[in-house]
Amino acid sequence: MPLAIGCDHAGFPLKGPVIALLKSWGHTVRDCGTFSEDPVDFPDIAKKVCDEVLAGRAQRGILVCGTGVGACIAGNKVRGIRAALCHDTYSAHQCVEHDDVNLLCMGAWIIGPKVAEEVLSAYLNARFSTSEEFRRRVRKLGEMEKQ
Ligand SMILES: O=C(CO)[C@H](O)[C@H](O)[C@H](O)COP(=O)(O)O
Repeated sequence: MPLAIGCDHAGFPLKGPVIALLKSWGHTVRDCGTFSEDPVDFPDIAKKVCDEVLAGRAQRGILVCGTGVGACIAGNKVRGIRAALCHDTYSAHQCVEHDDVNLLCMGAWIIGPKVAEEVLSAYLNARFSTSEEFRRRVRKLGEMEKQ
């Protein structure tokens, strides 16, 4: 699956191991930065990752900051992006199955590479449900974005 990933300085230590893992699983990965632990503002990186998803160059995005909270807030400001903060596997697959989440956010201060691996596996192997109730709710989310 084509993926886009980004992080701020706080998320940087987790991004490298995650990219290596994603590539080992056969995914193609667009790295939207940042590329060091020099401070950057997470909304700037979030915008780059969201742009990749919205342009169709990535099917899904992954964003890592300190807690994942700022990344998730930023992602959900972007029309067409449905971001979820997930540090557990149940949320990571359920958010795709029910809510068609296209941006997974994680916090490098909260989880390490081994938990991130399980969360990412759950997220990437999940597919949006074909049930009308979930499709209807996601359509309503899109309508809310236009108001
Ligand atoms: O984790 C976060 C809170 O949502 C942010 O995304 C940043 O990673 C965090 O605020 C960075 O803090 P710092 O003191 O600038 O390292």
